Amino acid sequence: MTATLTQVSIAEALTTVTPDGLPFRFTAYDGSATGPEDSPIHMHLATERGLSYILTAPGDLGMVRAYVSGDLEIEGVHPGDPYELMKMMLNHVHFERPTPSEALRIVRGLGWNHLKPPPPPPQEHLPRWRRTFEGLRHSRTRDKAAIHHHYDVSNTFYEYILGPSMTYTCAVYPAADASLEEAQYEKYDLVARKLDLRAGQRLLDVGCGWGGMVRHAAREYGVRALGVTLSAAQAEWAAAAIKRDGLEDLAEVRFSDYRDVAERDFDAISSIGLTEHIGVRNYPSYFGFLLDRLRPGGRLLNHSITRADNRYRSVGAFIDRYIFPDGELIGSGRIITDAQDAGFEVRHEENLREHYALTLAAWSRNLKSHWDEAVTEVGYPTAKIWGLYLAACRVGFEQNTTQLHQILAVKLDDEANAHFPLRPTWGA
Ligand SMILES: C[S@@+](CC[C@H](N)C(=O)[O-])C[C@H]1O[C@@H](n2cnc3c(N)ncnc32)[C@H](O)[C@@H]1O
Repeated sequence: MTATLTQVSIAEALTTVTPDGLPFRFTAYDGSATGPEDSPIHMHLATERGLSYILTAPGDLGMVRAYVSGDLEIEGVHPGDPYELMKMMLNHVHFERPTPSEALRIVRGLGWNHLKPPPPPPQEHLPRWRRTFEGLRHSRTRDKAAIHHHYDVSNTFYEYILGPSMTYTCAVYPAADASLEEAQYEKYDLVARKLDLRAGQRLLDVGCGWGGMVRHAAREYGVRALGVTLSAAQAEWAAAAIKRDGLEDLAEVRFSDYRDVAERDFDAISSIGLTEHIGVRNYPSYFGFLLDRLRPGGRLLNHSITRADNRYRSVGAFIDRYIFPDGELIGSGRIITDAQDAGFEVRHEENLREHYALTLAAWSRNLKSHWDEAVTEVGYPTAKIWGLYLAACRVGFEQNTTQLHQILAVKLDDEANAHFPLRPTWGA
């Protein structure tokens, strides 16, 4: 027997993924403990199954599985807003799965004979959602099922988190202490001003969610607006909201894939939070399609989450398996390049990264304040997943892992005229 096979405690084994030591208290079912005793945050690994999740799943997925299944218990942070813990975790825990030989060393050290991955919790979408060629290709059927998974959860649950605007994208804060509603209004209005919307024009909003942009354009600008979403629940909610607001003559939300929009000659197109869903390899056909739907001189505003660099990576195992199946992110450089290569003239872009951190903080506050109703609506494990997801995304924007870019582009007319002012005046 070598020294590596000496019996170790779980707390000792944990040092593999936390070489700098833990900034919070950790205890395990074998009685071992590590981290500061006086920490307000306490994580307890209650079962052997939880440890198996952590040792066998890639990246952050093992911890998430253990947390969702209840094998990893957390005290000292609210499950609806575990931001403080996520910040510590992302700064101190190395989310790489131990190599097979390291895992074997740990397992033997723990005195186990074998290491078998336990079945994932039922909230996870494996193996159905295993990344396959079809997932990368983003076929219509596959995309519809992925969107159904994420968006048809429950409109009521989304209402708790998103608030009355039912807007599920980055808001634009006129001031850091503005309300979420004010900031979502400002976001829609900024998009409208960048697109230079005017009464009587026609707007296409691809990936329209619950119809926020469509209703804003119709109500505030007298624009005839068509929105398309792949979520039936969203389309239903949006239709009721349009009726309630008396906007039926101007606004329409259709349950449809954007690729099935047959109308042409739109004056403007907004795409707010769709690019993340369509797959990087589909950007050329996506921008080609949008260019084809605009009239000469028409504008496109593309608003999307991006990475800080342009190297392709998936959204990460946790988000892919529990939140956005098949989501893909890349840098703004790649988005601009593909828009240009499709024939758009890109006129302006801005990074609203800090605004998304503020937006996510507001959503987390909303989830926390509606916690009991949210748990009743979707169940404790799903509510916990959402708490984790919102807090982790907030840290991602704060630390510049992710950004939010608005890109404004024009379809030139035959004389290469962009119909664009010498200096735009939509406000900072
Ligand atoms: C993050 S949400 C944003 C919704 C809305 N724009 C907002 O700001 O609240 C993404 C939207 O894209 C839609 N979507 C994703 N893929 C789509 C597709 N292929 N065709 C049409 N809509 C799609 C989803 O149904 C959802 O409405």
